[in-house]
Amino acid sequence: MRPAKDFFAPLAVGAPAPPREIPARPSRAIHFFDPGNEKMAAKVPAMVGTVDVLLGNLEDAVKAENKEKSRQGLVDIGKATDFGPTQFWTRINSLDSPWVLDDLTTLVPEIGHKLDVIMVPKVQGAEDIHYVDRLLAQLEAKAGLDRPILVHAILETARGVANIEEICAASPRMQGLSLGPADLAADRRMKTTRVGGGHPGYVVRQDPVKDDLGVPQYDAERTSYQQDLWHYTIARMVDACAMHGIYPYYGPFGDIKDTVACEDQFRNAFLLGCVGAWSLHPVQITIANKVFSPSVEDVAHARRVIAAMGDGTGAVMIDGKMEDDASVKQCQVMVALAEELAEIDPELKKAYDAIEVTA
Ligand SMILES: CC(=O)SCCNC(=O)CCNC(=O)[C@H](O)C(C)(C)COP(=O)(O)OP(=O)(O)OC[C@H]1O[C@@H](n2cnc3c(N)ncnc32)[C@H](O)[C@@H]1OP(=O)(O)O
Ligand SMILES: CC(=O)C(=O)O
Ligand SMILES: [Mg+2]
Repeated sequence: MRPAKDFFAPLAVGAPAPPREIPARPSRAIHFFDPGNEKMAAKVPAMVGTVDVLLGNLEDAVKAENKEKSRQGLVDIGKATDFGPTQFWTRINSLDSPWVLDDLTTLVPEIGHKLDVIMVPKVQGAEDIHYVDRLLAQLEAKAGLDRPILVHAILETARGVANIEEICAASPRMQGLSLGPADLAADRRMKTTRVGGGHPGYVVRQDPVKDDLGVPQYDAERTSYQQDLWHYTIARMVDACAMHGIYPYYGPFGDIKDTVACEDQFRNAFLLGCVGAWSLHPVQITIANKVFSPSVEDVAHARRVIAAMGDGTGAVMIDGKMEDDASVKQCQVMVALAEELAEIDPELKKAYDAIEVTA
């Protein structure tokens, strides 16, 4: 563990200073594409401005024989594209793979000045972040970069989840965490074969009704409620990220056709504190942009509470509900997010600007 006085020192002579604070840049959808897939890659320039993050994926979902093609495709796209307001991220191969060293030593000199965040898969503990941190500093110094590239860890092993706090605290470059439900399910020996989302077998069932004599009727019809397999992990991520001033994300939702359940899963994550989710297919960008933007009703209510609370202390009654110092803070979170998003999303800005704050 580095002592506090050295925590923000560059890890290589000539490397840019690591950030003191991770900016809250909108990242409702982290859109994955394979830079070696010509059809997908061709769509990327037109997606700039329509999605908050474009991520060139080099890891799983890219065939072993295409790893070099995808890496070169990413370099080409990085060089040729003006990303404007859209962030440009990549997911490198895992640290134990034969490809990751070439990923880093190619990408940083070639397109390091364009890359905002490098996503590191299968992070097990602080030692993985320390390795990437030092190597990035050396490569940034060599390439003469003046801005540090941030690091995002995917939680997809039981050990990674157990070490979540030390991963978040491992480097000032840490930007956030994503849930990796497929690898995590395998590593934990969970018995779901889905990529994220719920499972019809994971339920809580209503108690049996009783007959007039008080005897439970086990065979009578009962309602069952499907539960969220990922609640525990997401909640841990949210707390760890909030504590360290970084950002939690829901990962992928593999059932592309089930846009309804995808929206539900993303909304659960939004309500719990996540700032975004992954999009694997263009249809999921629309879902994430909608879900991770506060609704006009919520923003209207939040502004009303803030206006009524004056200096933010005391208690008031609004529509029959008590509001006080704590609930006004919840409202400030909502309004701050709305303001960040309005800066990059003209449609949202129009909708939020049209809100009239009533007493
Ligand atoms: C567990 C994990 O690690 S998750 C992260 C790794 N996985 C990924 O990154 C997967 C990324 N997504 C994909 O590979 C694809 O979307 C698939 C395989 C899921 C589906 O692909 P397709 O069967 O081609 O989908 P579909 O036919 O609906 O595509 C429609 C169009 O959108 C394009 N498209 C599909 N996905 C994407 C994408 N992620 N980005 C850009 N364009 C895309 C297709 O190329 C196709 O283009 P066309 O109309 O010119 O032919
Ligand atoms: C997101 C990811 O990599 C996984 O679910 O395994
Ligand atoms: Mg994975």
